Amino acid sequence: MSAPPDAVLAARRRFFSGVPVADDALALPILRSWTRCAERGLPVAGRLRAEPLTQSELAARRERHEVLRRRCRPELEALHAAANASDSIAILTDPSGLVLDTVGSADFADRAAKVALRPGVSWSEAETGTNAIGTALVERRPVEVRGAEHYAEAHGILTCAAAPIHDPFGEIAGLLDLSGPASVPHLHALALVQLAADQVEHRLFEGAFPHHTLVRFHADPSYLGTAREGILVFEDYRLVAANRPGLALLGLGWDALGARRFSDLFEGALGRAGEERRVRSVRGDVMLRLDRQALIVPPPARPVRPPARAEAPAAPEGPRFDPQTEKDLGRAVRLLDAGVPVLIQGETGAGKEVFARQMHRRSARTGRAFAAVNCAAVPEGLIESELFGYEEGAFTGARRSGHKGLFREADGGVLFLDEIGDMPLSLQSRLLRVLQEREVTPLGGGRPVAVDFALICASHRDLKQLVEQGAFRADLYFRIAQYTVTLPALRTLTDREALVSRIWQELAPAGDAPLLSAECLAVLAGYDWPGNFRQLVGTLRVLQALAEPGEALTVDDLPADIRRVPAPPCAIASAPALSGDLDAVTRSAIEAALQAAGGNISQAARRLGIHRSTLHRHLGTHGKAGRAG
Ligand SMILES: Nc1ncnc2c1ncn2[C@@H]1O[C@H](COP(=O)(O)OP(=O)(O)OP(=O)(O)O)[C@@H](O)[C@H]1O
Repeated sequence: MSAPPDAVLAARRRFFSGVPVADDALALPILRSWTRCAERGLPVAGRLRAEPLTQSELAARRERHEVLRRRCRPELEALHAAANASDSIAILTDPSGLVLDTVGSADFADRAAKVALRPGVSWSEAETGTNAIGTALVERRPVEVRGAEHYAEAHGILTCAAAPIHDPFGEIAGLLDLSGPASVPHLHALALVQLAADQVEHRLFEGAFPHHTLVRFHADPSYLGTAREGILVFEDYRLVAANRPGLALLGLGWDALGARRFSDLFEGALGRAGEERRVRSVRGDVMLRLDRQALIVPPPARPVRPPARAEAPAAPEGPRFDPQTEKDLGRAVRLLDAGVPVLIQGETGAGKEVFARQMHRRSARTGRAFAAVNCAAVPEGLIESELFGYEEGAFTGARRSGHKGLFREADGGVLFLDEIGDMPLSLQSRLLRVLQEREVTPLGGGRPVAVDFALICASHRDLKQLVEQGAFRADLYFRIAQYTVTLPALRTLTDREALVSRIWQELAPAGDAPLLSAECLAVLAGYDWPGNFRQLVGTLRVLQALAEPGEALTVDDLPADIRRVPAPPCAIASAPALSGDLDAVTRSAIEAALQAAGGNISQAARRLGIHRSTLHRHLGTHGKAGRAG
């Protein structure tokens, strides 16, 4: 609630003369904001505004947030009518508070421009002092700032109400604001922008999670299908995205993403897609509708473990990367946002698709489609129709209604072409044309359709080498490989023990991971994992499923090929260079294995992947003694 104008003026006088202001003299977000501005030393009188962007900078910024702008268009139009009626303007800003678009009363727009409330100017609190846009972004919630509540005197002519727009992962994607003259009462401005932000947030889920399970729910069934319904998105039963009503209805915060599972929130199984039914949630009964079911791991038919782990083991909680890959990811996202195609190279199972999905999630195109095709998995004759789509009855066997094709499905979002090295040469030239012209002509005729997507390609094959061999078009290579990220093989990562332990914990429900003996962990970390993350995660899942309650897993529980690891990393690391004396290498490896096994001959032999008697023989040769075990 805002304080009456006189009370604000009195609070202002006290604040700026250094006298403490009582908490109830002013709305708390305003008082907090004034304090932040004063601490930053912002001037109260005179010019307090950010330098506007140039026209071309503004055009680039608008392009970067084109998806958001498109998603907000209907709400801006609706606010336009409200703004016209109250001599105001409706504003869309980017997540930093930079004004992207304004609509509404031309008369007020002229006056607002005098205080630089116009496209291309930042209204962040740090630059412009207390104002609805900047303060709502700092407070991460809707805020109204009237007249003298603005920090800068010059902004006292304004009354503004702003509501941030949260993306499905809890990040702020932008902000809507209604601003008008302070002299006119704007009774419902805050409610209007809040409603508009709710609508945009609801729309951000449209087509955004084609490979996930989407649950819609509300205690009152009449809210299903509206912006007030709760939406939760699950990946392998783990909650990965949500809208604010969904979290609020269950008493959760954004930190629930990645941490909660379906079974933590609702009783019973998921049910069938399209079905509406009453279920018990952690906050009472709700009507639940499963929109789409896309589980990667089907639940087992009967519990194979005690009830707490009856569901299928989850995929690791949100992918984490080694520091270098994390840096590469940040750079790749910035380039993708700038319209530069990114190529991901790496061995099979190194996490190329996981990396690509994370790029999409962190990019400005989050909330829009992520259309993926594996060029190696789709039969050669079908890739073309998969990508380009076709008109009704284009060829025998074509769906009657036609097929949109992935290029068009990716419109506004990201197109991920996995194993692009396997794309037939004939199609490579058609792909190149689409990338150059940004339009697609469906098979069987039809008019070209403009498409807008960001491109990520991946391959485990060395594309540069394929170009040299003539198996991949050089011009396409240079087009798609403007920035290349090479993901490291698992065996090259340092601190693999920590990595294995982390994934081990993440695969089990909270705090319920079976015990893994130190020796077992060392062998797992020392193995060279030719199948990289995919093989590691698969192996750990199997081990967890087979673990006996209360018993620690030992090396004997490991699959034979992994158990036969020649030597743990410490032994290899401490061994002399291989170019050195072979006897010295052997001696060093044996010493390291014995040390790691606490002198136990059997264990040391197992670490070295040799039989006990062989180790005894070597010990005889190299004159070392160990403890029999
Ligand atoms: N950073 C990571 N942390 C934990 N697990 C990961 C990570 N990256 C990948 N994985 C796991 O490995 C599996 C394989 O990953 P992904 O499909 O992305 O590999 P890829 O390189 O695209 O493989 P391919 O070359 O065979 O297509 C994933 O399902 C996931 O379980």
